[in-house]
Amino acid sequence: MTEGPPDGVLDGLFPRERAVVAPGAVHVPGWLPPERQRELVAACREWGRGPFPYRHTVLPGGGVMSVRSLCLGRRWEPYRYLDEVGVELPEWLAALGRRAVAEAYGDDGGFAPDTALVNFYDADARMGMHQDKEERSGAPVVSLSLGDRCVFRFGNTETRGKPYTDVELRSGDLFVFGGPSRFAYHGVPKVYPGTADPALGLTGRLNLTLRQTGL
Ligand SMILES: O=C(O)CCC(=O)C(=O)O
Ligand SMILES: [Fe+2]
Repeated sequence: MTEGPPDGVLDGLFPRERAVVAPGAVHVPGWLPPERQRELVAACREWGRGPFPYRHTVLPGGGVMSVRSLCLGRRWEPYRYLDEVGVELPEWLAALGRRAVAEAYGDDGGFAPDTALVNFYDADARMGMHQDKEERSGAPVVSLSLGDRCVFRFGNTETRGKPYTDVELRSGDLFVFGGPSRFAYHGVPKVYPGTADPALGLTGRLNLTLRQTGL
């Protein structure tokens, strides 16, 4: 780490650059305009009021995830997809996913997501290094972030450990991982509480991942 001014002092002075973090893994900072972010936050709230609220997932070993999640489209539980839809994945969200893939790769490749996982992180929530590997399709994963900033750790396809790259994801950022990076380990080791723009009206961090299950 190089020495620098305290966090936040240089915010907005330098544009954050689009980056290919690994082959097939593309970070597009600030992809969602503020108005679109507010609409997505409102939708995430609405889904949480429905019959399938945000819940801490209980893992098969008995552990409880610190993140609270809900599914749209085909339901997921650790570690499989059920042959069941709780809340429909709205067509506008699938369309946003296609535009996201086109933004990342220049072509949407016929991306047809049939499930989305929405994760809510409070100040203490984390997500350990894991692969998204219950899907039976090589289609990419589209990740959209809202609210607080976080460290998104993007690793390799072999191990949970190094080599990995830490990327700061902020509200409105798009991250797509597919191709040779589709089954890379990734996780969220840290959220920076209170870093969301107050105008967004969200305390904490939301992340949506759109996936094509191939099931
Ligand atoms: O919150 C994030 O940025 C990542 C979420 C994730 O990896 C997942 O839902 O599988
Ligand atoms: Fe994941």
